[in-house]
Amino acid sequence: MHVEQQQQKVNKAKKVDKKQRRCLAIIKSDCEVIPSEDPTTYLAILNVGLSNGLTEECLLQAAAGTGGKVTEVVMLPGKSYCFLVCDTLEDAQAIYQGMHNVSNIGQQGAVAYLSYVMGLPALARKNDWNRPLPSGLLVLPDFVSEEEELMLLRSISEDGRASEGSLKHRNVKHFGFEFLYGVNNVDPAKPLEQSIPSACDILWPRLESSASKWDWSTPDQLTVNEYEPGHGIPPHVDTHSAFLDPILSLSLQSDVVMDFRRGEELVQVRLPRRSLLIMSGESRYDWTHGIRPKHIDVVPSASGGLTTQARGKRTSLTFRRLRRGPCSCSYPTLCDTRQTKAPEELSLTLAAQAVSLEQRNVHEVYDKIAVHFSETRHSPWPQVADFLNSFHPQSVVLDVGCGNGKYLGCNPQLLAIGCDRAQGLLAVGRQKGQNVFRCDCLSVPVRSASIDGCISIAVIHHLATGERRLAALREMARLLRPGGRALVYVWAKDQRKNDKKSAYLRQNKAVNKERTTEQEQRQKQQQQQLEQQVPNDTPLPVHTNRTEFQQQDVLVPWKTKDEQKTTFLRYYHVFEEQELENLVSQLPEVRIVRSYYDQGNHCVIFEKKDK
Ligand SMILES: O=C(O)CCC(=O)C(=O)O
Ligand SMILES: [Fe+2]
Repeated sequence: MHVEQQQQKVNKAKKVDKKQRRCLAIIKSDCEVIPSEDPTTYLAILNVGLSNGLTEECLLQAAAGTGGKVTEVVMLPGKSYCFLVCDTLEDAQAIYQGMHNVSNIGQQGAVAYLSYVMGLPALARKNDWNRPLPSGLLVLPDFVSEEEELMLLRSISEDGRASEGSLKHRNVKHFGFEFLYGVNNVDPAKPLEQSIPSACDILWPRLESSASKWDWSTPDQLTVNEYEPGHGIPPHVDTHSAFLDPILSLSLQSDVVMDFRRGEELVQVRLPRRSLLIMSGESRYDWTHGIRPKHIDVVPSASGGLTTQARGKRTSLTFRRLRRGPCSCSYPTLCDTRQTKAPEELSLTLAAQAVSLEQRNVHEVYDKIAVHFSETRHSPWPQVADFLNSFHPQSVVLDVGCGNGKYLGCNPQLLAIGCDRAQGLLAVGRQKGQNVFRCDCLSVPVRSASIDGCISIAVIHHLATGERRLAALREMARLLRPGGRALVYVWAKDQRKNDKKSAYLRQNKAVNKERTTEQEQRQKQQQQQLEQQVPNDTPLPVHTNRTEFQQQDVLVPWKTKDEQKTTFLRYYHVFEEQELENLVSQLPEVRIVRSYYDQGNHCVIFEKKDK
């Protein structure tokens, strides 16, 4: 018995060592930090950090419990580890002994592992929060009291005009005039019955003093946005010609971080609950503003470092005054009136952004996950197989975006060739002796009108603009001989049809009875952790796998099966009903033969017309 217990203890210690080593490996791959066997005054706290919702307060509390004193806390955005600095070795040792494999300060009681390190990593010194605010931007804290907050919320809940359609699942209401999101403008000739509630009148006298700088007049338009945690608003500028300067936004119910961007510049601004944001001048005209769709914000901590802050439901009241004429600002870049950029130039910028998004969140991901991904892609979909079987023997059929080539052997009577961008996936097909080559689906090195058939299964939903998706279809049409047919599959936003869930949704274990709230909690945390990994310049939401899509442009997680269990984020544009048909019908050289819905995909078969 005694020996058994001893053995158990040894096994446990080995396990802890292994976990510690694995965490250290993650840190080392991120930054130059050297672990030390001997005590130092620098401690790495492994397994918990900003990415899993650790707050500075919680960390300091745990450290204080050990009797060791902390002089500096260093947390890094998006990381699952952090650092403590102590004055003396004794302090560091007390914290090590008291916290290593003891403290469960992570979310859901994740245990912290500690390691002495030789110093702080260089990137710990970078603090993005020291940047100056865009010129003309003002945040007035405590602009309304808690009682006034309640009173304002009540006054707006009663009336107002709800925005038509789903606005990225954020609730939006208008008073005075409706802001039409389709055209990004208001119709001054169509005032709403409901003007701004009189409860808001308490705000204006308070502005008088600070407002003397502007040619200020009382707002006549109010937009109310309701955000649940995880919701956001894409970067945008409030249409210059629609509204005067300044624009006001009152934050109620929850703090949030708003991103201001101009070109490559990014300034994050904290909007505390009950504060008023004033955007004027440069900040109103020359910077975009937006809120990233996340559950947790990383914000400056009391000690000057960083900490996390969970979002609650937030309601914002954006007050504006209609301009009723062209804009005369001196900031042409984002000005709809004095747009100096030619439309082609604008679409070039968009295309360049699309290319880098696809590079990072499609190509690089597929190259990394190729082997595992390929293992999950073996059985051909029956309707795709039927399409391939509908060709005469010896027909030449090209699979554009063939992946591991699972369709190439489907009908052995065909001359089937495949192409893809991902080297790793092509290698799998090549090993099976398939005819595959590497190329981009927008530029396929095959003679025009030379092939009988074409398939593109789950490919063009990875292209990041409508123009690029259309270009991919046009390229397929070019390859087809007159009378040749193509089949295209794209992922549908709607994952159920006639009340039937797609296979993708059916794999959701949440509907299984045995799923515990603990598991749900874990899933939620993983989601929040992933949100922290999304780079600053990609304001896209992270989709929760096996659930309905909330919006069309999303990052979909892919978890590898190896020991590290890395999660990659793949970019998808999921298609609305008829969207694929609408694209295809823009190609005069083809006609749609059939369109259908198959297991969560929108599908179209088109045929090249005879000349
Ligand atoms: O939620 C906010 O504070 C900003 C809303 C906003 O930018 C808008 O509606 O144009
Ligand atoms: Fe706005």
